[in-house]
Amino acid sequence: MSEAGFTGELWRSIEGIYAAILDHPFIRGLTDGSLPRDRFRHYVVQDALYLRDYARALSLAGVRSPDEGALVMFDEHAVGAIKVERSLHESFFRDFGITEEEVRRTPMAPTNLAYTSYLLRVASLGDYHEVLGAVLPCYWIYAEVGRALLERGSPDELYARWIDTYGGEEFNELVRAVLELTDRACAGLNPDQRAAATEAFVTTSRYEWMFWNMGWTLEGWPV
Ligand SMILES: Cc1ncc(C[n+]2csc(CCO)c2C)c(N)n1
Repeated sequence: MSEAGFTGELWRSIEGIYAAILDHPFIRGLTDGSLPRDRFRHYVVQDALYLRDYARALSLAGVRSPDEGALVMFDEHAVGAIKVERSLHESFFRDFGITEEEVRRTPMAPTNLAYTSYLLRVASLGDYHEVLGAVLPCYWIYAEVGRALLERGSPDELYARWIDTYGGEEFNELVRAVLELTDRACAGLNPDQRAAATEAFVTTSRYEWMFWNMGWTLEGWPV
């Protein structure tokens, strides 16, 4: 999506991770219809929990941003994460018979807790460019995966609906805005700062792979 600028450099640093995501049985199962429903259900419940913390991380990114444009954008996206994802989940929740009570009672799986704890730590204590690096894979990987899945299509109506949400042009525009902001904000960074932002970006990209793997393995707490 973006080859020049700092974000182009960031994407090149996760090419291997992105290839592993597209090749993951959870992702492959969405398009060939072989993904067992209980694994998707596990993912959807965990994602509802994830989004509540991710929205908070975006709000923190807004608070930490040096200009009003970024503040407005991240706050809008925080609200959007709650609203859009709620309605998306509401439709899947109905199909699966998941109640709000069940979501509240379900503990975050280890990977989900690690991912959201890391996001909130960086958003609270990291430098602004690290915050940008940490929140970006959530947008960007989903847009790229959504586009790739849209090309593959799905014989399963439920999975096709999920794919449409992230493969659509509306979501793409959101991602483009964040990429442009990141390129502008990171243009003057020194090598150490670039390395720190890249490390945060690679870390949450790994967590994105792990999140799908959590769904695939029905990951829970071993004791
Ligand atoms: C684990 C996980 N990672 C990314 C997304 C996608 N996503 C959630 S909120 C948001 C930005 C604002 O709407 C995006 C792109 C997800 N659902 N779950």
